[in-house]
Amino acid sequence: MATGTADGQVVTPDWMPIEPVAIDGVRVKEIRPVATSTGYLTEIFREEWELDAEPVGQVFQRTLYPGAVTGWHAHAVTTDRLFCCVGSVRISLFDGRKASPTFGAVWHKIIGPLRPAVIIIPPGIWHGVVSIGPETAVLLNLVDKAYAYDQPDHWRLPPDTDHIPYKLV
Ligand SMILES: Cc1cn([C@H]2C[C@H](O)[C@@H](COP(=O)(O)OP(=O)(O)O[C@H]3O[C@@H](C)C(=O)[C@@H](O)[C@H]3O)O2)c(=O)[nH]c1=O
Repeated sequence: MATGTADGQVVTPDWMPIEPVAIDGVRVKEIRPVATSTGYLTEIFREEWELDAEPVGQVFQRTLYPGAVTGWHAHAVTTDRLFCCVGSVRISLFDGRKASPTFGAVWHKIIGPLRPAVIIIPPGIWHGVVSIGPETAVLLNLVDKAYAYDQPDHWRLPPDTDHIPYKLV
């Protein structure tokens, strides 16, 4: 073709992404649901997966209406572990850690029941979530440290901030 850009390979023959996770310390566990005659069972987290060395201190759900955006978020000491139970969400990450070998990197992954995965987001990595499906998304966060009501470990930037080279909106 004289014009346009040719597609390169993006998935392996067993449908795994070619590109490695672009941000140091971020882990992704792709999970395969088990079909039964009455529905599906999808594991969400196992300590033995050794995705990180932290405990699970709390689990909460965050629902996002279709098209809703939450972010940018960052935590100083808390590890987030995100899993989408319902709907479809695009998780966007930005490595804001100046000492990181991937400082400045942006990376995205779409997850949900059709592509179950748990994404481990270490402290210092900015993250945002967009609900891209036609239904309200349900996102679980299995954090290693429980939310401190009196002094949340939570920093924010607007979804369209110029401090991050990707805009969530
Ligand atoms: C995290 C948390 C929040 N809250 C309250 C605080 C606030 O009034 C309301 C909404 O919480 P947030 O403002 O933190 O929600 P949100 O801004 O959507 O952030 C949450 O979304 C996901 C995607 C993340 O990455 C986390 O950082 C998590 O904090 O719920 C609790 O009562 N318990 C909790 O454990």
